[in-house]
Amino acid sequence: MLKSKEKGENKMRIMPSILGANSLELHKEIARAKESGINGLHIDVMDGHFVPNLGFTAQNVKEIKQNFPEMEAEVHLMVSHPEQMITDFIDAGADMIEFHFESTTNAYYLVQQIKKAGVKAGIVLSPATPVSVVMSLIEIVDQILIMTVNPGFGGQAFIKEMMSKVAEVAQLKNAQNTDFEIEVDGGVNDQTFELVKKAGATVAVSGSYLFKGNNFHERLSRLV
Ligand SMILES: O=C(CO)[C@H](O)[C@H](O)COP(=O)(O)O
Ligand SMILES: [Fe+2]
Repeated sequence: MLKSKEKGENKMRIMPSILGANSLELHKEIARAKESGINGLHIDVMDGHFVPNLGFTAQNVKEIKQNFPEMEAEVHLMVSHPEQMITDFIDAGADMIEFHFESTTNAYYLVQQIKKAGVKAGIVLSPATPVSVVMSLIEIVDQILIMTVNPGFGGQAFIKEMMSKVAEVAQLKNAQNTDFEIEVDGGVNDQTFELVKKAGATVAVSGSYLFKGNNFHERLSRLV
């Protein structure tokens, strides 16, 4: 993709992770985010194998899109063999599907398959994975997600050492004259957000920080 954005302005997009929301009141929680001007949700999918936890399902994504069609649904697949699952999430109405580089043997093909369906594709790097693995993908991905926690659970501490990876991706993006979003996920709050922004991220996922307080709007406004 050719670079379209003008340089300079670094207004970041916030994607609330509904893993941090009260699951018994998901509709209310999403409405709370929407009232604060949020237009996209981060939806974590886990299989108990790639990570030792379970998350949301394609049925959940479908129901979220039925109730909030204007909300962009960003699906973060933390599963082994993501290629076996993408059709379910495409059919459910996902707008973006991101999968872990570590979870598949053919990341390039998988990005192609997602994009062929008219859905945006993102590649995710766990903390131990170096940025160099995305070199062959940067021309075709819509987003690169640098995990700032070990995948699997919300509410973990931000790994600040990941900021050098974010900066490396931002440098690559400039040098290659390509356009993709640079996202971080895990431990983003009012203490860590500035680091993320300074490193060059364009999108930040935030779960427990935004949802665990009783004033979503006030917490959001401390970020952007
Ligand atoms: O992918 C994830 C965990 O693997 C979540 O999206 C992430 O942890 C967000 O939650 P929090 O902001 O509470 O860290
Ligand atoms: Fe996530």
